[in-house]
Amino acid sequence: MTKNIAVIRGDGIGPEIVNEALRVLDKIAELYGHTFHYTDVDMGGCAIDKWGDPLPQEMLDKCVASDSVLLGAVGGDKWNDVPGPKRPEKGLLRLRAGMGVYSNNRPAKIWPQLSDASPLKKSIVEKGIDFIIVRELIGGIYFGEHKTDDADGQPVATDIMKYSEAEIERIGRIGFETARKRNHRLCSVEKSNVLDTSRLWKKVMHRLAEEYTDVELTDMLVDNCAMQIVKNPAQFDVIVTENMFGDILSDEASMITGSIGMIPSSSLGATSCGLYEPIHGSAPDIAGQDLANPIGTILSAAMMLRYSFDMAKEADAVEHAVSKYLDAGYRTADIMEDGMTKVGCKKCGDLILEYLTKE
Ligand SMILES: NC(=O)C1=CN([C@@H]2O[C@H](COP(=O)(O)OP(=O)(O)OC[C@H]3O[C@@H](n4cnc5c(N)ncnc54)[C@H](O)[C@@H]3O)[C@@H](O)[C@H]2O)C=CC1
Ligand SMILES: CC(C)CC(=O)C(=O)O
Ligand SMILES: [Mg+2]
Repeated sequence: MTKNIAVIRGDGIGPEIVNEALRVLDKIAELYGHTFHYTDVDMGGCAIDKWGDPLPQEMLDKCVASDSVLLGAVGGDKWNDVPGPKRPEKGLLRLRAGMGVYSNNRPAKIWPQLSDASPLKKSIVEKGIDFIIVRELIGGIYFGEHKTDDADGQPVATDIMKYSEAEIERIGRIGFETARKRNHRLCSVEKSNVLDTSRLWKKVMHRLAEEYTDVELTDMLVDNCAMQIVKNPAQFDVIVTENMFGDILSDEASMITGSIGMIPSSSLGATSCGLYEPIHGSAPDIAGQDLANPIGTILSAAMMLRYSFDMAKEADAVEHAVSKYLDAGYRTADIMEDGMTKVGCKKCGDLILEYLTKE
């Protein structure tokens, strides 16, 4: 098969981790007889520096025209004082909206090899951590009006959180469908004791539950959910939630599996053209030092193979290579433990390539 992949390296550790994921894709192409064409796309701080815009229209066009997009991460201190609409992160938001990828799938699954890397007590980890956060990605407060006015001599800032019934329904359906393919348990997370958007969210989820009678729907307030993820993560199968809550909860959920550097994500909309990115940011504190864990990005490439290219065997091969690498005791700094062998980003990529075989 021939596929065109738009590649966004971005800022900070982005170029380092994307480089390792591309090497893995190249080896998959070689082993399975595929051709992957890569088109470089500038987005984020590097695009601001080069084009004065975090995502010029022609860059977005390249992504929309591709078969899928692989992204590292964007942002960094250098662009912190850039006005809101021109920030690196705004480029990412425009990309997600421009691609129409409303459904962001963020797994929180602990690899058995990393059970001691979790900051949770053994007794909690032993019960299992294997759930998915289905996050609405192109609505809510990240996409509402943002402004800072001058009111009686002092700045007053406003960010609007807005959701239509249709936006909630389409992500709600993904939540139910995802639960249907797993253990039939869906937890809808909101803040309906305070927010109108959450009350509408809850109403829509319960209307959908009448159609998905094989799925058990529960409701949870987001503050309680943040606590329950640490107290008893085994209770969760699929969580469905709005954009900002999903952003925050998925960082928390990643950490109980050992490191945010391990977690991939897929973002899909109405077509098979998806956006694949690790859930973390550009990690400026470790950028350029060969310290980053590239596994979240490598596993994002595996998700691309599985969900956008219908290449399940190839995706399995990548995941098995990661597993063999962990079995052999190699660890980047973020998941380093006594008795393991410490490696950098590039060496991690080298070793995963060595373990990657046709299955
Ligand atoms: N999708 C994206 O492009 C995202 C971009 N950002 C941006 O990234 C920049 C940094 O944000 P932070 O809040 O520091 O979040 P971050 O996720 O970049 O980093 C948080 C912590 O996790 C560590 N970390 C992250 N990824 C890692 C990896 N692969 N291997 C090892 N350690 C890793 C970092 O070193 C840091 O200590 C900001 O400009 C932010 O806006 C943040 C989140 C998502
Ligand atoms: C716009 C992004 C920086 C939001 C984010 O943190 C994420 O999607 O994980
Ligand atoms: Mg985030």
